Amino acid sequence: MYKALTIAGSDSGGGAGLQADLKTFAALKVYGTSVITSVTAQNTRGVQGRYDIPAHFVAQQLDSVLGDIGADAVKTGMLANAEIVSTVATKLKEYGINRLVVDPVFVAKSGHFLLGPDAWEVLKEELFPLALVVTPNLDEAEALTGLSIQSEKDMVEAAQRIWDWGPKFVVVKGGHLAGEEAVDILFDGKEVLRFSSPRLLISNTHGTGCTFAAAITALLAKGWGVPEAVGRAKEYLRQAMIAGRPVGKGYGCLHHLAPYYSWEDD
Ligand SMILES: Nc1ncnc2c1ncn2[C@@H]1O[C@H](COP(=O)(O)OP(=O)(O)OP(=O)(O)O)[C@@H](O)[C@H]1O
Ligand SMILES: Cc1ncc(COP(=O)(O)O)c(N)n1
Repeated sequence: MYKALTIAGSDSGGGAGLQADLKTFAALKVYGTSVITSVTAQNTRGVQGRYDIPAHFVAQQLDSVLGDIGADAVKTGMLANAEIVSTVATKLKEYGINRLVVDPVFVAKSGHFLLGPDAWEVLKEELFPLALVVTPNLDEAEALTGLSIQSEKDMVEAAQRIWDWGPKFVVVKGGHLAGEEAVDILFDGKEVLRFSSPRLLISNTHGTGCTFAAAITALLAKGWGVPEAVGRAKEYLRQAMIAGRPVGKGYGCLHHLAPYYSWEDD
């Protein structure tokens, strides 16, 4: 059985964070494990509070999972603070993890900081060089590079700059760019690939970023190459968005049990 590990924050509302990741792993038939970095009191309207897990206990969880079960691929999401980023990087290096997807989660859709700016440098310097794929959205790509991103051309430039910090592939997600298509840019140091799907006019979008990166991770765990994993993850997400539900009073949630993904059978 293929195995994937998520290192992320808990979203009590169940739409984003490690809950989204584990639902995605299960839907794609990958055995999921989790290391919790922070517990958020969160719902579809926003983040009401958080309790960060001490870095030494994040390390202990990593030892428990990687020392016994192992992982064919690993994803990081909300890492909460610089000390946790550094601890995670040290442990992933120690266990020789090479299929690593880093989703640089900085701010929740509601505007709440999930990783303070003081930790961004540590993320770039210690975690990006270990990553197979980094998946910033437009805001994160702007914060990382200092560029203002208004077009696909700007997305390509941001991807090239982020690639210089060491990941093998960069996906800049264009979900927040206006237009009839939702376009993502993949850069591997040489080639630029463009992934596009029709923009869905729906508001059940809580956790799209987490789900996209988790689907890439699950597909990498199953042995797909990065461009194939990105294309298939985008299709998985599109179907989960279409099947989404108006849970709660804010941004509704994706639905991971749609009957459409039978093409992903083992
Ligand atoms: N309205 C939409 N219709 C179709 N696909 C979308 C839409 N919005 C985003 N996507 C796709 O969803 C994925 C996540 O993109 P997005 O840029 O929204 O990431 P994010 O900002 O990290 O997620 P979140 O919005 O959950 O914070 C990308 O593949 C993007 O193209
Ligand atoms: C614990 C946790 N991790 C990640 C996100 C980002 O998800 P979104 O950008 O959809 O709010 C979140 N809201 N909560």
